Formats: sequence, C-alpha cells, structure tokens
Amino acid sequence: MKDTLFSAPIEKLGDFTFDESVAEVFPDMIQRSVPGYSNIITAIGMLAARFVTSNSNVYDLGCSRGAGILSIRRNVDKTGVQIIGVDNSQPMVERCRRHLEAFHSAIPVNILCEDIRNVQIQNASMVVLNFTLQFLPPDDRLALLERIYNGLNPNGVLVLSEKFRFDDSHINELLIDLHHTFKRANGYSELEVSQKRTALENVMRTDTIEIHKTRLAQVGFSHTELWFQCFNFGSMIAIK
Ligand SMILES: Nc1ncnc2c1ncn2[C@@H]1O[C@H](C[S@+](CC[C@H]([NH3+])C(=O)[O-])CC(=O)[O-])[C@@H](O)[C@H]1O
Ligand SMILES: O=C(O)C(=O)Cc1ccccc1
Repeated sequence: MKDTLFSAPIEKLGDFTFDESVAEVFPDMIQRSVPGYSNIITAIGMLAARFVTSNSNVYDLGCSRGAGILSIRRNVDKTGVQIIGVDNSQPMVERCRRHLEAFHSAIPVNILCEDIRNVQIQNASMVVLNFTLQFLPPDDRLALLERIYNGLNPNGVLVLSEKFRFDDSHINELLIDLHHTFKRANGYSELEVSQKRTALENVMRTDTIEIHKTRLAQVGFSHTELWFQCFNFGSMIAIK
C-alpha cells in the first residue's frame, strides 16, 4: 500500500501517531522516508548472526510490522533462541503477527502489544531499537537504556538507529534539507514533506550523536560506535 497520508491539505494537523492508517502503509512509508533503512535491516541480520548466542533472548523494541525480526530470524543458526518483539500500536502488532506467520521458521517469536518501558529484558544477547527511542519522551530514555544494559548478557549488543540533530546549525539545516531532497526523489510532494514534518514536531525529539554516545557510556556500555550514517539518520552499536 502506497503512503498518501499527507498528500492532501489537512486543516487541523494533529500529532503523528502509529494508528491503523499509518500501520497499513508503513513499509512504503519507512522505505521512502528513512535513508539507509534497507541497509540497516540487512545489517541487523548480519549482527544477529554474529552476536546471538544459544539459549538467549533477542528483543526488537518498537518492532512495527516485523522487518527487523524477519532479518534476525533468517540469520540466526543457534538453538534455544527466543525472539521477543514489542510494539504498543495494536494495528502494527496485528500486521506484524500476520506477516511473521507467513514465513516458516524454527525460531519462536513472541509479539507483545506493550509499552517498551514496561517490558522485562532478561538473558538478552541482542536488543534492537530501530528508530524507536526517538519517540520516547527524552526523560524516559536513560531508564530504558539502563534496563536494556542490565538485561544484556556479557558481550551482548544493542543496535540503536535514530534520526539525529546536529549542534552545528549550518550542518543541521543542510542534512535536514538533504533528507527532504531524498523524500522528494522518492515521490513525496513539498506538501507531504512539510505536513509530515509538522505532525512529527511534538512526538519525535531527536538527540545528537554525542548525547547518544554519552548516555550509552553512562549506563555502562564499554564499546559504542556509529556504524552507519546517511544524512541525519544513522545507526549505532553498543556492546556490553
Ligand atoms: N513507548 C512505546 N512502546 C512500544 N512501542 C512504541 C513506543 N513508542 C513508539 N513505539 C513504536 O515504535 C515504532 C517506531 S517505527 C520502528 C520501525 C521498526 N523498528 C522497523 O525496523 O521497521 C519508526 C518510525 O516510524 O520512524 C512504531 O511502530 C511505534 O508504534
Ligand atoms: O518521514 C520522516 O520525516 C521521518 O523522519 C521518518 C519517519 C518514518 C516513518 C514514521 C515516522 C517518521
């Protein structure tokens, strides 16, 4: 399904939410909106092949329709692995469960319709936050990362993908503009780009790469790095 949600003028533009209409078009929306998205999904599979250990749990927090889970499941060859996907949008969770059932796998997957702030994380070899932390209130981010750190086994990995902001306003504006050029090249109109930007203003609070790195170190991660960046989007790894 093609994303045309912001194509007509909207008189009272509310805050962006992950409702039924967004869930319906989500794969098209994220693919056309996030530079590097497919590369990151592929790399999550590669990281899973490397980091997931036997008899451990893998968490995809904010799993949407399960693209990350599928990539993980295709690449894990260990036994006794359980994948737990969490999303608090019921329309996403329904589609995620349906999508995963369409593929056969020996690895059990449990999709929870829950707030990621309330989910227990334990015996984890890998935790994925693929463009999810940016939707949590900034004051809740440290506590979530602490719980992730505590639930990870030694040498466990966190994959943290985010939209970033930059302290240098010249660079910040340039990268935002390049992102808009990317969206225009993917068929979104000026109106779609600007209405979506407004809808996201209150719900997506971006941090700088430095803030992310400092916070990851603060919760205890000994190794952190940005492994991918395209314009103002990127992905980091943190290893316990
Ligand atoms: N507090 C919360 N608790 C649970 N879920 C939440 C919360 N806040 C937001 N979400 C969920 O986090 C997801 C963010 S999308 C992730 C893409 C996916 N990882 C992908 O790789 O395709 C990113 C984007 O749309 O830019 C949505 O499905 C929300 O319902
Ligand atoms: O579309 C945008 O401008 C974004 O920042 C990415 C995005 C993708 C999907 C849902 C919300 C935000």
